[in-house]
Amino acid sequence: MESGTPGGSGPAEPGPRLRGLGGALQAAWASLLSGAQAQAQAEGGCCAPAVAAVLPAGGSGERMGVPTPKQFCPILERPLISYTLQALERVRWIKDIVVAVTGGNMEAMKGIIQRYQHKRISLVEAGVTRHRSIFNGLKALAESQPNSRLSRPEVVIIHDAVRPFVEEDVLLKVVTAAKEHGAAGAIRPLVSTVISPSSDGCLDHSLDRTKHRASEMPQAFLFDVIYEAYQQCSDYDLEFGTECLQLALKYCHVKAKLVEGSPDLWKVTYKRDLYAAESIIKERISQQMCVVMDTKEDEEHVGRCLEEMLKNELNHVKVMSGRDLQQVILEQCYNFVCVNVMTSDFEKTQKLLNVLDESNLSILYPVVVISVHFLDNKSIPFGRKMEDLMQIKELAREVKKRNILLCGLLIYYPQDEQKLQESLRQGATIIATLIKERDSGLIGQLLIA
Ligand SMILES: Nc1ccn([C@@H]2O[C@H](COP(=O)(O)OP(=O)(O)OP(=O)(O)O)[C@@H](O)[C@H]2O)c(=O)n1
Ligand SMILES: O=C(CO)[C@H](O)[C@H](O)COP(=O)(O)O
Repeated sequence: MESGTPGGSGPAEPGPRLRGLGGALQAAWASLLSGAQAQAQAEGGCCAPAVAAVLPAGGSGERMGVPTPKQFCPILERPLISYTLQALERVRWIKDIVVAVTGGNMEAMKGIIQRYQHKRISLVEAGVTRHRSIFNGLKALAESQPNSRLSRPEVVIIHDAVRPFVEEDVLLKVVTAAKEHGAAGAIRPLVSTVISPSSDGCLDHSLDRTKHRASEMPQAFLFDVIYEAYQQCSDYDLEFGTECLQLALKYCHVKAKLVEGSPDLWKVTYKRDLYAAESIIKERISQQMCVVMDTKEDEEHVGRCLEEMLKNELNHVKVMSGRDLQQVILEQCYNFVCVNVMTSDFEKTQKLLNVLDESNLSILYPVVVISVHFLDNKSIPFGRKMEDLMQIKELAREVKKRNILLCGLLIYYPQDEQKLQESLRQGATIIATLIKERDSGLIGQLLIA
């Protein structure tokens, strides 16, 4: 499927994502196209209905209990909202992304857009409640100004800026359903039972959990439906309402289609949610690693053994040859192991760092590079080897500025094959831990296996 249509989104992203839509979803998208549009697409012309997204990001995050509003809290040194923007902008059929932020955070938001190279973003002033922020975003789409790049879409997605793990498949499902039903939203099964207390603080009644669902985001609407609902709705709704689907029902009599969402759609609300989000991101970017090594015979044996051990350590991890580094980088691999069997200098590691530098790979995620060296006590005396390897500290300090986390690993290389296997196993465990943990405290350290 071509880029610019659903399923044709940008380069591979870490984590579970849509790599080409399944038949059912493709069919769903085909049905989304009106007859005239489908014909135009068949003739190679315009394809899908215009879809835009509105992201409310004007809250103060009281429940998080930290001074920084949660959408700007860093995860792996990047603000949370940048992950959400990345998730939406990689879906190329979303034409415009309107973000509502407070006046006080406008400049900070512009800085984030610039630093992380976000595209197709327009900013509007947030309101004092979530509904008012969303309304401001919708107004910007409805009343396009002469110098604005925005235009009124056919379908609009509403998604909280603090739900970073939204995937293309659920976006497509809600957009498709909104086109058919006027409104649609993601739901999840309830985790806890909902009860109703009486005024004396005692249980009045409890709801049957099987009959209720938690309403999550994303939601999607025919633009005219949700805009009309916001224009009609009362001040009370704008002040205290929490559910956009309810506005469509109450003011436009549109019954939203409910779509089952994934557990990752939850809203970052409390501090613990930031830790959970960080763990998910770390897990996603630790899925594959590239082992860079020469093919010289003497290096190959030990390198291949290490590679095998790594495959054991990191289940489901793709170990790739470093021969085609550019390709590996294109595939967005964020973990590199540079194997130096015969040397104690950083020439090969430095070459790798140069390639990474040119690629801009580390703009969005910290890239882990582990420079592996071997100690056989024969070719170079231990003291001199250590002296050479201590240069890693300086090198690591330099590349940290570019979000590359460099560590050194010295693996004992005895003549005895069994002992060699043991130290390689230990080396593989250390490498796996460094990749999974991405602990910046270990940057520039020389670990020994
Ligand atoms: N006046 C507001 C309030 C909230 N939001 C946004 O709506 C989304 C979901 O709201 P919520 O989780 O309640 O965020 P906060 O209001 O920031 O959190 P809290 O209720 O804990 O203060 C967030 O992206 C938040 O930034 C907004 O755009 N404008
Ligand atoms: O899940 C949602 C359903 O629309 C909203 O994100 C949620 O209701 C927002 O409410 P609040 O701002 O009170 O957390």
